[in-house]
Amino acid sequence: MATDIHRIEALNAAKTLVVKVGTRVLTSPDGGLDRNRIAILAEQLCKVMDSGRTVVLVSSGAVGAGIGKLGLTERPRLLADLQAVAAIGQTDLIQAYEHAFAKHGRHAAQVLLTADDLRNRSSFLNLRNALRQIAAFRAIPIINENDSVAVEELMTTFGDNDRLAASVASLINDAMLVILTDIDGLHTCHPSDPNSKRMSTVETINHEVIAMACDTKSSVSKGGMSSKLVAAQIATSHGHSVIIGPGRDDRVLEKILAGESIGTLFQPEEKAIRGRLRWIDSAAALAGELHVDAGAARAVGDRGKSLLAIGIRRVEGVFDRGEVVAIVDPQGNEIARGLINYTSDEATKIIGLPSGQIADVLGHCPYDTVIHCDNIATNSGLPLPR
Ligand SMILES: Nc1ncnc2c1ncn2[C@@H]1O[C@H](COP(=O)(O)OP(=O)(O)O)[C@@H](O)[C@H]1O
Ligand SMILES: N[C@@H](CCC(=O)OP(=O)(O)O)C(=O)O
Repeated sequence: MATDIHRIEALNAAKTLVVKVGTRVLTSPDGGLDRNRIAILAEQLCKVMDSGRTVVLVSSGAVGAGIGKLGLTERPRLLADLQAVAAIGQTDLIQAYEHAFAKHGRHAAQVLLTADDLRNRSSFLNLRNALRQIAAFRAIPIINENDSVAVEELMTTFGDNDRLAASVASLINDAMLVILTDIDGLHTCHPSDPNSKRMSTVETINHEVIAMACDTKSSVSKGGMSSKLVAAQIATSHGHSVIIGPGRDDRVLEKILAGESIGTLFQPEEKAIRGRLRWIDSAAALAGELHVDAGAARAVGDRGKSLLAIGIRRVEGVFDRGEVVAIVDPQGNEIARGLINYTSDEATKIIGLPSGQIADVLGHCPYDTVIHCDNIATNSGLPLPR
């Protein structure tokens, strides 16, 4: 058994495993839930908990289970149909988990979330408390999108469970994100290409790595490899290690715990975003945009400085003080997000002004900075698709 020092280090740092499992793992090719797979997965997750770690499971499969239960031949296209199918399938999904965990003396705890629940800072924190308490009761939170209300998630490419799992990981310090799918990891090109090879470790998610994902539309799952890379990008920028691994390997989590070279390990970024900035970076609702000049973009993006009014060229959106806005460079790239000290009206009036002149225009100057550097999450890697 070949073990890998990076993996051992990553595991030693991980007190919680956030495990995401995709539709392709949980459903059988002829449609419907693969209950045997769920039983094996539950046993594996219990082994992780027996190792002293906390587990949070993000499970897809509601739509897949509903398709099987209703005997449909493909994923419905109409939104209301999808919502109904997800609601019908989710009951089977959670029953299957409850049944499987009960054999190990544990309970499944159903947590259905929308992106809005994570955008709102107080519900984000409530969720963290609920997850802690579920663990204290020795139960396993099983998170899925609340598909019957989360219109956006069912419709869009990136509002999917891979990304949801990364946002959930950002609630937790010392977490590792494990994304289980139907393939043994990230390949250098589409796995059907005979020249493709599994990547064992990815140090940095750059353009070359992003280009390895070649997704085709699927009738059951939604994210594809691209969305797994986006999730990995979010989680590694928040200081978490990520493994994309084979969900149909019966011992996958045991092998990961043993530090075996299974799947693809993505190493955490050295200059990771921590604490509240993680929420600002990937979960918070975006209220507007500040377009800045090249000097301000360099100061904020490269040197970690505060944003001053003098570097702002244009304000977009209507926002209040304390909301989250994007900082956009002259090429139109979002370079950072931050909590703004001024309303959109005030920010528009002070565009291009030195801080010393703000009081002349607004009648007062509550802050020298438009966004203080402590409240800025810079996009250290590639711009994320939002
Ligand atoms: N470079 C790549 N390496 C591995 N898999 C890839 C790559 N590009 C595309 N894929 C596809 O991504 C799929 C896994 O994503 P997805 O269908 O969303 O699964 P899940 O239901 O587990 O979320 C694989 O089955 C594979 O066909
Ligand atoms: N909420 C949906 C999940 C859709 C989704 O993200 O699927 P996948 O790409 O298989 O992880 C469901 O339960 O079917």
